[in-house]
Amino acid sequence: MKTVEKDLLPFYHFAAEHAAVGIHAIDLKGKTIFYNQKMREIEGFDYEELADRSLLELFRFDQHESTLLQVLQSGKAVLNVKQTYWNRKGQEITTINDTHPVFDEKVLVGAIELSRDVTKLEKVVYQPLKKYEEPITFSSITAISESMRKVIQTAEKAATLKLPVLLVGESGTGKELIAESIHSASSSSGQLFTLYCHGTDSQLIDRLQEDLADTPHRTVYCERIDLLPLPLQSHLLQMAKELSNQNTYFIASVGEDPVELIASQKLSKELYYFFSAMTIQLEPLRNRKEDVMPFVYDYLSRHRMKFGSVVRSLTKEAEEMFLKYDWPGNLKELELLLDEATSLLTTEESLTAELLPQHFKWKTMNKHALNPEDFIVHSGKEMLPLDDYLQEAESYYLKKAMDLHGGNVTKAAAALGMSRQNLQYRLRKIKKNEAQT
Ligand SMILES: Nc1ncnc2c1ncn2[C@@H]1O[C@H](COP(=O)(O)OP(=O)(O)OP(=O)(O)O)[C@@H](O)[C@H]1O
Repeated sequence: MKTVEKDLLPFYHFAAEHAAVGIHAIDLKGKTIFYNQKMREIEGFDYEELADRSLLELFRFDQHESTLLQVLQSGKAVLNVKQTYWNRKGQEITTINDTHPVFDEKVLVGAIELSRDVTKLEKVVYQPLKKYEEPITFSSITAISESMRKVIQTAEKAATLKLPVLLVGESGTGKELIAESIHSASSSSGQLFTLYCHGTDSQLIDRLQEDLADTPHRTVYCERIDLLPLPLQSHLLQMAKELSNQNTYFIASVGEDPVELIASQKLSKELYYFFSAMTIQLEPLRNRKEDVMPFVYDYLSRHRMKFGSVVRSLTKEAEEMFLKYDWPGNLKELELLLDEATSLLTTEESLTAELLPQHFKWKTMNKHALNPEDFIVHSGKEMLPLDDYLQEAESYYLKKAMDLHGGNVTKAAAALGMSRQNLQYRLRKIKKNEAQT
């Protein structure tokens, strides 16, 4: 390498590590060779885990893997692919990805993926089928499970008493829907304003106050106050205190347990006290699977009304997949999946497993497969005995090597630097161990 270029290396490295886009690069064998800070943020890794970065990178195979490998094989770029998914912290993420082959003097040396995080923008643009023209009321909400029925009862009480409400629940559990229903039940004439607290814009609260000025009766729903920087939380509290005596009804939401949020200094205690006159906890969908199928049938009936389709049911196999899956993105993820699956329907009366998107089939098939993060060791996580850990790691790595080489033992063995017989022996051992557990 020329000296000038070599001198620039630390700068290139710094720029890539601190870039505002997520960067993930793999070499010709499909092994991760670069995975920057923004990508870790997008995928929801904590800083304490970064100490194990080399380990993480060794095992880094995720939803970007398939596009990277596809590009590695074709040598052609795949541009502008939009993906919405729920990262390991359960945060909803939407990215737009460009994946390029990388050449060194015309020789392919790997592939690189650049991910732009457009989650905030998506929040503003997203208009699911649920939000069709009519106003949302408690009857729009699927609530078959015991816990959701309790939520509705408490929310109805809050609407009657017009007490400030704090909605607590993971992303996509229906907090906004409940807030809209409380608003509909509490006032027939007022207007609902939503303050999306996803930004750091210091003018956010002042602008809301200006918007409110011309509306005499109003409800303000402050979505995810835990995402607001602390100084803006004090500003919001000040405004809420002033306006709550002037025909303004306040509702707020947080994404996690408020007590933990206060302890980790993400939520101001005073703001919490203001909203917590009534706290309503929404369970994640994985803890109330009774709501899955009623939601699906409600969705299908809306689909028939809106698009004139004839879809009425799910096949047994598709239903089993829906009930088996944990839905980290809750009802929003389910709704997005149904948007995707039903967009392919023409004259089908039944949604079959074949019509479900490939990424979903893959996730339900690999429900018990290990993830890269399962290999990270950190405080608060129970440690495995060394032998068990190494066994898990070996099994994970060998299976990945086989996947990467399309199940070809000879090629996988060559990539792993071992003999074909040795790999076969180890794979047989893994199978036997799995059969015994
Ligand atoms: N119980 C439910 N019945 C019907 N639809 C629901 C229910 N819960 C959620 N949904 C649908 O799921 C989507 C996400 O819900 P919503 O926006 O209310 O979630 P949220 O908890 O506010 O999420 P976030 O914290 O990400 O803002 C909405 O489009 C809504 O239509």
